[in-house]
Amino acid sequence: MSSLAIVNIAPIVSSYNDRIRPLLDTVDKLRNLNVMSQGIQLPTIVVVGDQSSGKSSVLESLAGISLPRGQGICTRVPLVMILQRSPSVEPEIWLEFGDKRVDTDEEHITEAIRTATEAIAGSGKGVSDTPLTLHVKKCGVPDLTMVDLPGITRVPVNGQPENIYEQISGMIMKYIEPQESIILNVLSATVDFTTCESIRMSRQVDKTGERTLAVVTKADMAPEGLLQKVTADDVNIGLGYVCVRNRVGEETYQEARKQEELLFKNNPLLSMIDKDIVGIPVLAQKLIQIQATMITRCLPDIVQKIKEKLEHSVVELNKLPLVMTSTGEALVTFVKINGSVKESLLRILVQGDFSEYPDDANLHCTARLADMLSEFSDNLQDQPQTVTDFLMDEIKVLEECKCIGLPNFIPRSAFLGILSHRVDEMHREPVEFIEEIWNYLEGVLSSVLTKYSENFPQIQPSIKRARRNLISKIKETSVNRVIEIVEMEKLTDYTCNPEYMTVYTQKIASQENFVRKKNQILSKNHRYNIDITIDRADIKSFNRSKP
Ligand SMILES: Nc1nc2c(ncn2[C@@H]2O[C@H](COP(=O)(O)OP(=O)(O)OP(=O)(O)O)[C@@H](O)[C@H]2O)c(=O)[nH]1
Repeated sequence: MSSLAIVNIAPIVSSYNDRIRPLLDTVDKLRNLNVMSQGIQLPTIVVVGDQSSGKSSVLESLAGISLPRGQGICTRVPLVMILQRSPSVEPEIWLEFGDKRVDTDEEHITEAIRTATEAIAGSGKGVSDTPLTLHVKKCGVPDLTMVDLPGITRVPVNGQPENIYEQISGMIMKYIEPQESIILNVLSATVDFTTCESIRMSRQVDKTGERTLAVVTKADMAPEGLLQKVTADDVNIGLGYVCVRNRVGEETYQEARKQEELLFKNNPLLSMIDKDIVGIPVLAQKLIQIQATMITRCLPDIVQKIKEKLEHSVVELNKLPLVMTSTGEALVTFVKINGSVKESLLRILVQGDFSEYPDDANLHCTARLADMLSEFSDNLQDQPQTVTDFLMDEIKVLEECKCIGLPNFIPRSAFLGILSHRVDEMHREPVEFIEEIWNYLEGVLSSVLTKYSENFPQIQPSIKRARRNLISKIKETSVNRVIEIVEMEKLTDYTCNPEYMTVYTQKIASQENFVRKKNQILSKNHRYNIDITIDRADIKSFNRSKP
């Protein structure tokens, strides 16, 4: 009985096929749309194995078609094989790569794959990660989608690049890394499994082996110890083993399946292996079940991810500008941008409403301007850094300004000297501060303008120019005004020093009281002790000067 016949009659398989086919079609459509490049991983059975381990032979056994086989590298590009059960007796087979479709038939399929591989990866022995898709619509094939990858080889052969191992292992990793991939690890019965490079790689991405299924080929070539190998499970294969015998030489598929059946029935060593883990029909059934489970598990997540991507794309699309066909439309759009920018600036610069830019602290303008002002004020109050000896400069000025005058009253020229020296020292600071404020405001204006005009690249250069001109004009006026104020300060003996202002206010407040008391003394012509908060020396000198 052929494998395909078994697939046909097994009720579980047909029911799976009926239910899983529409889902599989959906997944294949998504694969064709290349959603994987958008970061959406699809459940995929990935066939990996060391070179010549029998990967293509397993696939051709499953599909009942010929694939390029042989010693040395045959598979040089990822071959996405989409098997689809069809009621028609006439099989439909075609290849797709890039935007090309090549129809073929069972007889010419090997040649068609070779030609397509050469078109993708060149005629040498190099590899390419551009996939080639093979569709097989045929009566009796299991509904499966699998990816066959080039076999891992450590040593480059003639005509292969030196980094062939890195190229192939990179390609394999890309396919087996996603959690949605099922790793079909093809192992030859003739080798020690622990030395297989494909086992080493699949264990890197699937440590517990929960998504790895092993297919042991060439059971006919090395029956000794195979039972022990698959039962000992030294290499941690979570989904289990299936031992098979593929087509040898020019056998037909029917002959190959018959030989496989006889082999596992009659060979004294192989007949001891559990029937549930031998033969291509068992493998087909297992793969269909695993694929169904995987699709059921992954689909809700895939749908969710696609929805999110779609929503994001719709938002992006809505942001795109409408096509403007007249000057009127362009003008309306421009006025709209202007209005939005104005409102946004009003909110962040005047009203302190930052709801539009919650995460951009630089655009919380009222707060940032307050910070800048208080920092400026602190800097102004700071002692100039040039001062080394406390009050020494002031004493020097006083020495130089000695003249006939009221004792304990600082000569006016000394006061002006000290004051103007201090004003000279800091007169650049307000100017620098106002420049800093305008630089900040220019940055804010630029961010807001860019936000509202980002979809209109054609007007951005003009907006930028207008912004620069406007800011530099206002900045110039503003700086000139500050310079003017500072110059006025330098011309007069006015000061806002808070200490000076406090003492001055106290003295002026007590002046009236002093005058009143003095008048009382003069009118009564006798002495009183007066309690006023002016210097005792002042009163003495007043008494002495009294007629
Ligand atoms: N006797 C026997 N030979 C097999 C079996 N499976 C595969 N072979 C032979 O092993 C050789 C390599 O098989 P392929 O299927 O080309 O191996 P592959 O892993 O696809 O090769 P690359 O993709 O080139 O790495 C071929 O000559 C096959 O005929 C098997 O079960 N029994």
